[in-house]
Amino acid sequence: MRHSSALPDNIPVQFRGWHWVKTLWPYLMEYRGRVLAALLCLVAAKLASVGMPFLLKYQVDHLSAAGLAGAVAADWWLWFPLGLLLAYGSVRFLSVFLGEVRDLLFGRVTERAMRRMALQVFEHLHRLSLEFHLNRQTGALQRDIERGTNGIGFLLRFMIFNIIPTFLELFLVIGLLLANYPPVFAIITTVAVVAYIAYSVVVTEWRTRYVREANRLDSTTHARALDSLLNYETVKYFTAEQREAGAYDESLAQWESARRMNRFSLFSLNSGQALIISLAMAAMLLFAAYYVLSGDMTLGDFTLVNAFMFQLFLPLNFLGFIYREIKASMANIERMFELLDEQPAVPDDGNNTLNIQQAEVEFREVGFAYANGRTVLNNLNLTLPAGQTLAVVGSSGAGKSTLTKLLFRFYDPQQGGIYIDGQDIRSIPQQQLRAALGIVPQDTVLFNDTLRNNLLYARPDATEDELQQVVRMAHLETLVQQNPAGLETVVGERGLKLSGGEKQRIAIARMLLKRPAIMVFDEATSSLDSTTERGIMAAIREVSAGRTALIIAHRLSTIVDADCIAVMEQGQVTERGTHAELLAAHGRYAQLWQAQQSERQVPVTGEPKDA
Ligand SMILES: Nc1ncnc2c1ncn2[C@@H]1O[C@H](COP(=O)(O)OP(=O)(O)OP(=O)(O)O)[C@@H](O)[C@H]1O
Repeated sequence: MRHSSALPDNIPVQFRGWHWVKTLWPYLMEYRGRVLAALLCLVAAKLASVGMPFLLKYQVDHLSAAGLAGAVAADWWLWFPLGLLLAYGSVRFLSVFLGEVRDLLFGRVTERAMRRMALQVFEHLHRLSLEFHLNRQTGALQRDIERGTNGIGFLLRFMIFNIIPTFLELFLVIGLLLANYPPVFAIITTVAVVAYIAYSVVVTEWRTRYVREANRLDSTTHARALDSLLNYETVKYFTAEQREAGAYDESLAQWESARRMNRFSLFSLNSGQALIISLAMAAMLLFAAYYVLSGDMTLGDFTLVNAFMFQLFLPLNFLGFIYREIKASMANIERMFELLDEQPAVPDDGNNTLNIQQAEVEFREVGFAYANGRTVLNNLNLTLPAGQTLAVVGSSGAGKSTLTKLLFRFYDPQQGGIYIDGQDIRSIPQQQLRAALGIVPQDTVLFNDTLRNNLLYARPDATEDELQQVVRMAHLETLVQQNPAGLETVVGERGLKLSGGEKQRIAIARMLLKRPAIMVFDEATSSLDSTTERGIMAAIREVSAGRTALIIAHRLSTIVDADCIAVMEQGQVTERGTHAELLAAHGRYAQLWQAQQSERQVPVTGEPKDA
């Protein structure tokens, strides 16, 4: 099944400016020494680069003067420009070198920020409720996070080391031009810069929507591919390779066309920027040539103006790129912030300590509906007596598994409450609550890791003896012995290299290793053959003896000797008692029992025995 993304497709265009400044600031402060040193390098590099055109001017002036004077080698006129040349070379090297040192120093700051951000998102995702994860599209989510964290790195690096310094340099150069030359040069530069920035901003705003659209399609395409590959087997069962490829290609085609628009908008941006720069440079040189010819400026001045232009417009050109990238980064980060703004549907604000004495669980007048609004539990009252085994049976969809989801607080009921030894579970931190509970779920999903690590996931510090003991109790020895790698066997993605029954037994073993105060078995043996089932049920009985356990089962034969059995129908408990009591009552349970008993008598041919 394909889920729709939990994130809205149309994120508001305006960026919540202070949000990210506030987010990024602590990262800068953490390494304030490095940031300061990097900034010093930056200022020194900028001073050196602004000094370069002056050295060039003096060289040209002296060389041309020497040429005019016909100076000879012995003349100091030659030594002076040579010194200047050396100084020019050194300053140039210094300017580049300091830039590199700056990057070296600052790299650590960006990487740390990216690491922190990625971790923050990861932890946040784990805090979000089950409903969010049921709705998410893993591939798209991954892409959003990846782009968002890279965006943070980019923003930090370029905001501080490109945008701010480029403006610094601009003011410095315009000031120097104004102080040393006719005002026309400063005017042309200012007009060109303003036109350039205005053009870049307007066009970038226009094209941001294409960037965003391309990103969105990139994410959905990725999600679609991932979903299809994860459902590899289903695709084969329905020979749907062509259909899947077609759907994927459809996404790719949309992405391709969004990219085309993206490229065209980039072309418009770059060409316009180049035009503005070229016009300004031509105008500057025209005036410089005029002043040289009229004798108001030297050839050195001509070179200086030219060098300034190159020096200014190069970073300005880069500024255009950076502005674009910053806009794109902001769009990416924005999406990640949307994710961080997402609030867990189930608040974790209880701070009472869970104090388990008896481990009695009570569902009191519980009313619950999932997000779609359909009532699943309706004024349900159910008690799991301390130290006893309660089995819950009932038809499919009656709301049995929902009970366990509420107990684990994946959802909160809209009415009533759940109490452990009289304590409302909402008043207890979720971590504490879940530490006291153990479950063998309906579908066991394993990590793509070894058997050992999947088992130890329940309690990483368990001893080898404890591990071997639960392997035995869950009847896993044969599986371990049959595999040459034993407990080191890797189980494949989501445990797909194991059979359903093997996965269930691993789930049972790791729950046993956890040793929770309250145990839940949600159709824990549904995938087992009847011999293994009997063995496992015996093990479950053994470990749950004297402990509070909730067993949800379809096959009634597995729970006949539970301390108590509750029958659920349409979100309510309709009957309750021991197996014998319920049979004697001739109610729904007795009906179900009868039905299952006669099914068992149907031989393999499908014909009833007595037919
Ligand atoms: N996340 C969800 N969002 C919306 N509806 C849900 C969700 N999870 C379960 N349901 C619906 O709630 C109802 C009760 O589901 P639940 O899994 O509790 O039933 P069950 O009694 O355990 O059934 P089964 O015996 O088949 O496992 C079902 O109709 C199911 O479709």
